[in-house]
Amino acid sequence: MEMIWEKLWAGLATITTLILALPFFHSYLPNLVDYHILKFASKLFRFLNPYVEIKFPDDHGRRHFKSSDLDTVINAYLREACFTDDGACSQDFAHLRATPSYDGADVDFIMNDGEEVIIVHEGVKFWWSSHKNPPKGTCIYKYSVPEDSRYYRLIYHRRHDVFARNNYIKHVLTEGNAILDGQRKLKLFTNVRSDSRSGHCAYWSRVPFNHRTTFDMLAMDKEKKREIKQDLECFSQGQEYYESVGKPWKRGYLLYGPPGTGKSTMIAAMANFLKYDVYDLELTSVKDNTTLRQLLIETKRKSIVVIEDIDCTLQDLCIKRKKTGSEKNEDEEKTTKATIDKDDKEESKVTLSGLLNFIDGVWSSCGGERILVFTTNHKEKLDPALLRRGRMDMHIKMSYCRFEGFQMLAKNYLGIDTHRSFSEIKNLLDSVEITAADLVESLMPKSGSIKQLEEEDRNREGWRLMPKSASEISDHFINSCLDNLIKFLEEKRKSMSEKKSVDGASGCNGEITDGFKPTN
Ligand SMILES: Nc1ncnc2c1ncn2[C@@H]1O[C@H](COP(=O)(O)OP(=O)(O)OP(=O)(O)O)[C@@H](O)[C@H]1O
Ligand SMILES: [Mg+2]
Repeated sequence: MEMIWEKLWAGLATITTLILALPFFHSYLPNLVDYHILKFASKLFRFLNPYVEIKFPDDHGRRHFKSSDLDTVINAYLREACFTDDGACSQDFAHLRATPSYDGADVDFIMNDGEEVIIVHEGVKFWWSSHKNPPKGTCIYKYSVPEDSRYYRLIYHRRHDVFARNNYIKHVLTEGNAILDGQRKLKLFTNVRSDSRSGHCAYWSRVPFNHRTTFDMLAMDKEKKREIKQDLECFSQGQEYYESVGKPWKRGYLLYGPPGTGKSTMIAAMANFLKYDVYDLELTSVKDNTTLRQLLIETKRKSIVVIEDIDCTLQDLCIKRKKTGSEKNEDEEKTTKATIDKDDKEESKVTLSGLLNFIDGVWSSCGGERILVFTTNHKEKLDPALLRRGRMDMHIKMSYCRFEGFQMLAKNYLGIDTHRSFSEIKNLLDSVEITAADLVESLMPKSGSIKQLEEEDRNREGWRLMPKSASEISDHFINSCLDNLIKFLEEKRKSMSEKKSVDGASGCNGEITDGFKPTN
């Protein structure tokens, strides 16, 4: 209220002065009226109105440049400043407006159009108000503004101008972003192809990201895991460093290794560790390089952009060479899927140079704080240009599971740290190549294994067909499960020695090479 009166008086004083002075100047000095008087009047108005006004427009109307949701950030800041945790309002609003919460799962309340709040920060008063743009027709905009678009208006006294610009506005953005990060529920985005017939542009469709895998659940060498986590942590804290050296704030990881060794699982662990959204980019559905760029621009900060099975997506990404017989068999499933996809749809015209631009062209720097992950079963097939330093900064080899990996899986799936069968399993794992995916299959309760044990276990108190967690699994089931696993591993060893194709397997998995060192 106080603010409105101050402004009203200032406005009235200006108008009165102008009304009194104008006829005088008009009669005696007509040539000056057009220019100098108006210039003087505007200076006078500024003198009499000592307040500065800044508008923060609503970004939702802009289709393609969504990287800075300024209004969302301000919204979060004002909500925190004006509303308590239980939704009570600390300011005397007559009208509130309901908006979808950041994750879309709830409703947030914010002041309605025309309402005003006063926030005192470090002793300085700031007036915030929310406004709706006038409907089309009453105002001419250079660019079209959607009819329901809004803006926030900030007013403060001119004498605090330097403080407001250098300090307060930064504070609002930092606070708002921190609030949004705290509320963040992860999302999984996938690209929907453009349709030239219906005129739809390519876009990202999103669902909640519910993959619960963490690094603790991931079966791989502990030291390698620690290195990867540290690398991710360094990256996420590196904003100032990246800015200071003039590099875009992004990092590329290549995950490679046989099917079922945990490449996709590792991506989920990375997302949960950093609390980043995942953008799963299906390259075969991207029409051309322009669409690829458009999709990149629409990704937000704090995200992991994933291209799975990169060797099976676009032809010119791979070094052209003859495939060996075994490679042909291994790839059969994935290649068939890619071919079916292609038959179904218009073929993608994305090229290697388009993809390289996507990774480190000028557009790649927009938004910042972005991780790019490629997965492949055959690293050696990829064009070296894709793998070079600065594009794929860290190469992580996922390979067959060793005893250390098995122990992590046993803890996660059976809730045990040790067991009398462990030494036998350790010996077997030293001589067979088995993926974590195979081990997981053997450790999970399945209808067959449950049936075997049903009779004995059914009498146990609190027995359920499917346990709620690993800690509920009975000793009986654990023993039987590990016995079956031993049999499975023995058979595997026998068939491997028959084929005489035991290659030297390396470590549990997770051999890291950081792009500079020679890789195998
Ligand atoms: N290292 C691992 N740690 C824990 N679980 C794993 C690991 N690797 C695989 N799994 C289990 O196996 C399943 C399949 O693994 P995942 O999809 O990550 O393999 P992938 O390497 O991506 O295979 P592909 O090359 O076929 O895409 C996962 O759902 C997970 O349960
Ligand atoms: Mg995978």
